[in-house]
Amino acid sequence: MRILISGGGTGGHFFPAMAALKSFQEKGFDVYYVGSRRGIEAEKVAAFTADFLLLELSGMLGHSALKKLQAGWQLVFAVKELLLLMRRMRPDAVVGFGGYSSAAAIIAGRLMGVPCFIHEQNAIAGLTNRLLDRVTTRSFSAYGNIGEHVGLPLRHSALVPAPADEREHLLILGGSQGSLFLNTFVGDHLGELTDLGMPVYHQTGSLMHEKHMQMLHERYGRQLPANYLPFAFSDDIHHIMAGSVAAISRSGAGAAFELMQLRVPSLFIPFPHAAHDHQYANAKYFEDRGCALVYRQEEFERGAMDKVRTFLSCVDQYHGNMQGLEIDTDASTLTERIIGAIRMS
Ligand SMILES: CC(=O)N[C@H]1[C@@H](OP(=O)(O)OP(=O)(O)OC[C@H]2O[C@@H](n3ccc(=O)[nH]c3=O)[C@H](O)[C@@H]2O)O[C@H](CO)[C@@H](O)[C@@H]1O
Repeated sequence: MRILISGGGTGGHFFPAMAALKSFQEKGFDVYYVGSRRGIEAEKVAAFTADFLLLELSGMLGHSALKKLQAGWQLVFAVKELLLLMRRMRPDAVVGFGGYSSAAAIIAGRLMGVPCFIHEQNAIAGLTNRLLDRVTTRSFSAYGNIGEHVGLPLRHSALVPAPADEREHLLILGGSQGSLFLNTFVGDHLGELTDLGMPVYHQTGSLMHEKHMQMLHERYGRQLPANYLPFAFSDDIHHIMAGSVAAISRSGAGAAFELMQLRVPSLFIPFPHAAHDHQYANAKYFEDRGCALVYRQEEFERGAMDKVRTFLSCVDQYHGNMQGLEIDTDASTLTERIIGAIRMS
């Protein structure tokens, strides 16, 4: 059987797509990936598969009318290109994980009469997936808010937590693109953070890293504290997560599920402009289960370091609650349901 997988733009869509791609391959399927030339996939996809196509696609949300028009044209051309591709490869299913490329693949799949599936990663679905949900064979979601509840497919490296005595640092994580808010927080409190008594790993984001380092050197001089370990983006992030006593993080679905799966007590500060405030809902789900703490940005800013210290004094309690946390992060849950649905169609 042949599966066409699409989804990307940010890591939050791309990495679950790669976890599913791997799972289908392990079950003996041929998998072809379609993404955008502008997304994270342009740099990362070759490490996962040689069978891929990157199209000229961009986002519509939050852009000027002209950019929206351009994105609309790109979508029409992408659908045309995908129809030609699908005529050649004759896929048995199309699976979309969100992001610009996903809608084009699902539209082309429907026009070809191929069974189509989507996976929604967030606790509140975006408009595109709510519309696509009406035309897919079946829909799936990480939090159970649309379609069938299957959890979030994670890469193998995110599946096994480290023992408590191998955890030694604090992680500050901005998400695949980094977070200016968290970078500013680190800039304002570098001394207090590095005085907490453990190394501080800080993921700044590839586009912001240089500027962040320049800002720190201007404020604190050339010599930064030796236990401050900033990095732009790491392909080995799960290793860094697994060694964390605790994390202060944005709550993109990927980061939230990975930190919870790796049993890292987390203080989440949702990105306030995420569509329909989905990052808040993503984080709240885990706060309600006693495994995380959530602060809105403006709330966190009032006495931020006191909040961090109080949170760190409770990590054992969060860690204890996490032992009973049940989340599905095995990509097979999703891929087996899709295979079952293809066989029935
Ligand atoms: C700003 C924004 O709207 N972000 C959205 C984007 O996710 P965004 O990509 O921002 O964030 P996520 O936390 O969902 O995913 C980040 C992914 O990048 C990986 N990573 C990160 C840093 C690093 O150094 N190395 C690395 O590999 C993480 O392991 C994770 O798998 O899509 C998600 C899924 O729809 C949404 O929940 C987020 O709200």
